Amino acid sequence: MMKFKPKVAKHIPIKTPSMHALDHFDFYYGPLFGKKWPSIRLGLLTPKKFVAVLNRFSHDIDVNENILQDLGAQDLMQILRKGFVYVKSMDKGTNNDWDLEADQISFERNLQNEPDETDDFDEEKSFRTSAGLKEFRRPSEVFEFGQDKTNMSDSRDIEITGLEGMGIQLEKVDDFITIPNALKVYTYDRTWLNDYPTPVKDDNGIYSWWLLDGGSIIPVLALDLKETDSVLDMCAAPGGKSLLILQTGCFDKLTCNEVKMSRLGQLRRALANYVPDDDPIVEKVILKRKDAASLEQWDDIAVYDKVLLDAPCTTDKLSVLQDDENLFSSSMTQIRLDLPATQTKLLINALRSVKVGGTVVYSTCSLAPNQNDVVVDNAVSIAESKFGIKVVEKSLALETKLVSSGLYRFSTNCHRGHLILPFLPSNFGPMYICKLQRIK
Ligand SMILES: C[S@@+](CC[C@H](N)C(=O)[O-])C[C@H]1O[C@@H](n2cnc3c(N)ncnc32)[C@H](O)[C@@H]1O
Repeated sequence: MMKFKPKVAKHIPIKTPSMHALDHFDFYYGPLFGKKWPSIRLGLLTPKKFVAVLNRFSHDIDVNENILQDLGAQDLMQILRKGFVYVKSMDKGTNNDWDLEADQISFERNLQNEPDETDDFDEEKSFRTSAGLKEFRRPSEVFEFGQDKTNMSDSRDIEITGLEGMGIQLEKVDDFITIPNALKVYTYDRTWLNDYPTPVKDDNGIYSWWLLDGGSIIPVLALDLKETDSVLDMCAAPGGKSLLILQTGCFDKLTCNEVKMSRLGQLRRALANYVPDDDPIVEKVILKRKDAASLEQWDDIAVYDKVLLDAPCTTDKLSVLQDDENLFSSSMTQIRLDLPATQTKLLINALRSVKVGGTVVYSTCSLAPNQNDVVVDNAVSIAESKFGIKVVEKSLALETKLVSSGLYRFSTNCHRGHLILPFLPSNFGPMYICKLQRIK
């Protein structure tokens, strides 16, 4: 009788960064979200649901809108507005006085293939993505959006232990989001998984629409933009949220900051693709290149009415779906571990940048409390102890106001801010949003 040697694998299979990410999330998020985790996990592992933002700078906006409507897409702003008119009139005793507003994008998937420009800040990999645009035009020689100020620095200027915010008392004040009339966003119904057509250009070379995660519009809506606002988009590239702010037209000046030269190039290209360079709105935009995490070097102090901090984070969905530039790769472990400290410094600087009475919206696309609530608590605590800044949290009550659309689901675990959870019927997020108002 022949004897066969049993076959035994000689090597333990190598785990990819995305597998490590999933293990990590199972370990930490499993107990955190309990019974909801399997559904959130499935959402993370499944391609996200996109919405299409109509570009109002295209000459063909009406035709473009008809195309989306003919495909069966619904006006998301109208859907959200309905819920909010009701709630707002209940809360405030007024109604229908809607201001303009905005949303966010990430252009990553497309822009990853763009050739890099000189980049002397290479440790900043990672970061949020989403996608949708199929093509990007090279920036034109003559295209210029305001100044491009450069001021790089070593940001290791304060030690963050991560425990600063323990036991912090932060007052919560009721607030609401407003839906800008100028903003046109289309979505398919819950459970519809249809694709959107590739964006088309008008005779000026300006694109018709772009796609973004439905969770990404909320941080910009939370800004409650006014026409007189001086706005800072602190971590602006690849430019999704800046572009949404531009779509609302609801600001006096928009400063877009980004530390990485290559990402700043992506931002320029995004603006060039979506806004004609002879449009007067271009004069109101300033591009800037500064390390916003440097507490020593950051010098935009108390100058803005609104600050949007869409912070670099573990981008949980991408981390489980993509191995390139994955923060769970061993070469990026230190960057990943340093993220909460970096986010805390960014948020402290955001609070320093805003005028008393102004607001900061902090957002990430991570489910991790140590990149969300904990960062807020630590930053608020340090801002007060080191810079004498006092803030209140503006509670947007999104959990009660957005869920009625059937398109959003929220976590009940956050003690601060709001966390949009992915789930299969409407796979937006994750997206964490916390709004703070400076009162001193
Ligand atoms: C999540 S992405 C922002 C996405 C963008 N808001 C959008 O909607 O398209 C974070 C960005 O922050 C930038 N960043 C990271 N650290 C920074 C710093 N210290 N100062 C300024 N920008 C920084 C990253 O290069 C990255 O482009």
